[in-house]
Amino acid sequence: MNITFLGGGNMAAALIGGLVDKGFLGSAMQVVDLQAESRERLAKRFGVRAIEALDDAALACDVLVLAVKPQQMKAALAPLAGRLGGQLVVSIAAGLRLADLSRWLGGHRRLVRCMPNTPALIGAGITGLFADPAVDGTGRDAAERVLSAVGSTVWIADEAQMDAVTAISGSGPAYVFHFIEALQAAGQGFGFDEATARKLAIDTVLGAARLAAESPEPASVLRERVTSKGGTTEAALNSLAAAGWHDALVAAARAAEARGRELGDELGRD
Ligand SMILES: NC(=O)C1=CN([C@@H]2O[C@H](COP(=O)(O)OP(=O)(O)OC[C@H]3O[C@@H](n4cnc5c(N)ncnc54)[C@H](O)[C@@H]3O)[C@@H](O)[C@H]2O)C=CC1
Ligand SMILES: O=C(O)[C@@H]1CCC=N1
Repeated sequence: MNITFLGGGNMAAALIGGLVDKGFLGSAMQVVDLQAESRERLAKRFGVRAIEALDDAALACDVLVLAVKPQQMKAALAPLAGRLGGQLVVSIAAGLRLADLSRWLGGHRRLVRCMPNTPALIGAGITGLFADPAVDGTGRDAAERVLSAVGSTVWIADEAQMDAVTAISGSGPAYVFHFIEALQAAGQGFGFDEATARKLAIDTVLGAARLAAESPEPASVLRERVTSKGGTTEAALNSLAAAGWHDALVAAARAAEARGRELGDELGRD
């Protein structure tokens, strides 16, 4: 499979890195990016062909991944309008709807909208996908092959829910990194050196996530099992409850979802 990435930033690098790890050939990938620094980094690290503007060779791909910022998309697609044939176009942009992408591409309908996340870099991503009804089984399989190479996948029945996927798993790694930062800071506050505090925080998150994934029981039951009556965890969870932690996280996800819809509304009007 020959894949071209339009945009070679953070998320494209995570996807390319994950694909190369899984045996996809860097030499069968092209990256188009306006910035020389991004091009050089990706070419050196993964052996991809990195170019400043889309050429015929890059256009003659099986899958074209749209990986520029939502605000950059319309301008990035302008040189492509009317030049696409059978390529499957996979957008990873937050908020942008298939109807608007299709219009900017001059009516192309072989389009899949998806939302990956940065753990794709180590093959541990999760991607939600939604296909335009015009995409056949072969097109859906192609999108699935690319994204399942870098983690798990879930097909979403209703495009409107893609903003909710963005809010939970697309942005989600940032919430978890923030949690790790806070737990590590608490550890350093107790006097542990940075490396020890980092290890205590990260291995706790890794272990708890694995236990939650492998256990048939819900997270709430696993949480209760840590929480001895009158013990240390109870003291910590009471402190989190007093700070409104659960509600703050739900509100954060809602803010992300609302921002996705807002981006779609604002940018799609154009
Ligand atoms: N960073 C993340 O965790 C995730 C990001 N996304 C989506 O991925 C997309 C890219 O995000 P990032 O990689 O974080 O952004 P980024 O800013 O790191 O990368 C965007 C790249 O596109 C390039 N670019 C801009 N205009 C261009 C054009 N006309 N032609 C070619 N290249 C152009 C820029 O030079 C830059 O290197 C966004 O639409 C975002 O919503 C989706 C899932 C997760
Ligand atoms: O922050 C953003 O808009 C992108 C989409 C999901 C993760 N990063």
